[in-house]
Amino acid sequence: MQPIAISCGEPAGIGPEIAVAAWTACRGEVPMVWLGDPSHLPAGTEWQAVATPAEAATATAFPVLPRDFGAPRVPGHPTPAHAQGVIDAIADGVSLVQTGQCSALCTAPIHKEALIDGADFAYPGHTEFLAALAGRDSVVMMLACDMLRVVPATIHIPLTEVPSQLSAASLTDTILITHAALIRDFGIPKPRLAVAGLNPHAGEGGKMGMEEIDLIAPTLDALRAEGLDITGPLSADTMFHPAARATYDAAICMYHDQALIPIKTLDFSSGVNVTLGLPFVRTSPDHGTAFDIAGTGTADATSMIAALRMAAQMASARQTESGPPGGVLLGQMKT
Ligand SMILES: NC(=O)C1=CN([C@@H]2O[C@H](COP(=O)(O)OP(=O)(O)OC[C@H]3O[C@@H](n4cnc5c(N)ncnc54)[C@H](O)[C@@H]3O)[C@@H](O)[C@H]2O)C=CC1
Ligand SMILES: NCC(=O)COP(=O)(O)O
Repeated sequence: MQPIAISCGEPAGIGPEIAVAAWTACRGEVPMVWLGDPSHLPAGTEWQAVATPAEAATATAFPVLPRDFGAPRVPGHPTPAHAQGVIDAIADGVSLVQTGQCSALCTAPIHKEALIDGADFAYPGHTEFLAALAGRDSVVMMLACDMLRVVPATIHIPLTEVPSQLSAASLTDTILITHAALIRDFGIPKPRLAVAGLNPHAGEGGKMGMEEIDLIAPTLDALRAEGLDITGPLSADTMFHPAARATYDAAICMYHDQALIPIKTLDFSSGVNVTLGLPFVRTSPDHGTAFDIAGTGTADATSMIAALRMAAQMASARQTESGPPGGVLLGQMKT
């Protein structure tokens, strides 16, 4: 398999540290190559410049496709001077995957504010940027761990904009993309989806909001008529306990925190962020830049390692398309 391209993410965060730790942990198991400024690697890191991703396969130290960001790394203190380099590393990683030189993209966390300040970055996150690079109107953010998969139907927008951004078309797209990915990438032949309401108690019959009656329920009815196995709209506060989780393969939520709070509470250390609906595989750790601990050597690389392993399994499955070797494994959930 071609190596997985790892974009460096925000240099002042824990990205460089968890990438090196993941390489040490996955050496010989998951091939990878890092796109970043080698001067940003933790002191003492043994790294090796490679001219092409293919050279990473025989690297005897952390393989780097080196670039010069023009400013040093100060852990915990992001600088706008790094912004363009961070953005370019993501875009170049996509190019390497699209040209077949890398098998998947795994992104280290970015600090959106620094990218906007330093390079007028026009996207609120990787998910939206990758959709634009791939020319896709609709992509889906999923966070997955052994106990739960969640999908926010709206992503990086203010809470006040959620009701107006939700539509039958966008919700239908989100559900269909998730359904297809559960089959293709997670090896679940008949996915069971649970869909949250937007309002407390899923609107309490219209007494606490009308989105469930006006929008969500009719959209789910139409998809059920097409044969999808969907429950909802459900009260979001009671759909994440163990017995409830056992009834579905993924939970579709109406906004970012409705989806991410349960999964990060259940399993902060090994959740994976995966973008569905792209023409290539992209994963990421579920956490952010962790400025408060950057440079201390205490960052936990478990989520980065899980993201690399998931990317490798998905890429490998897609290359054969003869049934995902990792699909059954990825499809199994623990309650
Ligand atoms: N995929 C991405 O690019 C993501 C980027 N972010 C960005 O990260 C920045 C910081 O976000 P926060 O909300 O503070 O979340 P965060 O995940 O960076 O940190 C929250 C807390 O968890 C700890 N933590 C996070 N990852 C850890 C790890 N691997 N090992 C040990 N402790 C860890 C941190 O030290 C901190 O106390 C923001 O700019 C946000 O936009 C956040 C999530 C994902
Ligand atoms: N909270 C998840 C997050 O912000 C990650 O977003 P993205 O950068 O993967 O789009």
